[in-house]
Amino acid sequence: MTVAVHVGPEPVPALVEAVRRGGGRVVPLEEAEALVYYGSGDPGELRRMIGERIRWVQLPNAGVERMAAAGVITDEPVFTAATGSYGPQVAEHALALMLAAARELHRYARATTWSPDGSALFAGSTVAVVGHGGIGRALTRLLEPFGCPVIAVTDRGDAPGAARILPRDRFREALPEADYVVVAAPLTPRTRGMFGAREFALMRPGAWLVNVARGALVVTDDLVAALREGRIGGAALDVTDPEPLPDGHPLWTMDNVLITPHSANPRAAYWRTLAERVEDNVRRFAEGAPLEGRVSPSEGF
Ligand SMILES: NC(=O)C1=CN([C@@H]2O[C@H](COP(=O)(O)OP(=O)(O)OC[C@H]3O[C@@H](n4cnc5c(N)ncnc54)[C@H](O)[C@@H]3O)[C@@H](O)[C@H]2O)C=CC1
Ligand SMILES: O=C(O)C(=O)CO
Repeated sequence: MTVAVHVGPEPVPALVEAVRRGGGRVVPLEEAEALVYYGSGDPGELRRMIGERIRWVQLPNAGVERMAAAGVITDEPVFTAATGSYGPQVAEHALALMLAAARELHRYARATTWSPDGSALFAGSTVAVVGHGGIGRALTRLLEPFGCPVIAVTDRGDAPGAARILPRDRFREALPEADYVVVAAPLTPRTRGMFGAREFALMRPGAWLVNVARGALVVTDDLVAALREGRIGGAALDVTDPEPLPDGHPLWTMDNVLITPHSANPRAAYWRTLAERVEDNVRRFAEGAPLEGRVSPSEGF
């Protein structure tokens, strides 16, 4: 079967090509049975594009909290996200942030004079990975050569390479044991604010929080307080709440904070991996095979 797919509202050439490589036919929206959405991210814009013929919608991001909160995600049509596909590049970024933190690069990068050495080895550090999907699994693989015991927080019951597995509702047990706590879970009503004053109090005094998922999993004011009071060692944030982090925000000037501007998924890698996901899913849809990255309307990821 040839699938009739619309790519829009922006007809991104890389995605049009991916649909064709997957064996699909690129058609105007009125003729489409599948929609590869790439647009403003406004839920209203997407909702207006979903006519009666559409049976499947592919979203471009891994995190779909905005569409989920607006009630756009359904089982019919089925929705898929890019979940899992950006794992390798985001995991590489999380590793870079942890190495930078251990080796004090955040401090040396700002130094204007020869400063005393305070850096430590990263190898052998205990890393708690909260959310063991695409990013978490890729990170666990990257950590293997560093001999880092990984505590994986996941309900899946398996986490290849992890030294220990904890189910989601017991994630706090990982906090006193970890030198680094990596946030790699989706933003849902259940995970919003899951890292606040109570969780920072459980972390080791020298431990770092590394957030590569979504800013709102962390209560920013509580994080600022924990950093100010030296309750945790530091924070490395690729994502923030609010985002973009406004100029003048206290996090910008804390010397135990490392901020990157949601850059864990570099553009070239983003387009390549998204195109691979689109191609694969177009092929699967045509074959009637299960689609990758299916979003659950009730779970919101
Ligand atoms: N910084 C960036 O550029 C990027 C950020 N992201 C964010 O990272 C999130 C994760 O991405 P992927 O690993 O690709 O998604 P994924 O869906 O492959 O993995 C997420 C995992 O977290 C688990 N999970 C859900 N609720 C949880 C909870 N309460 N506690 C612990 N685990 C929980 C899920 O079961 C799943 O296994 C995305 O939702 C997105 O918001 C994703 C890609 C790029
Ligand atoms: O896909 C996502 O959710 C991102 O944050 C950007 O790649």
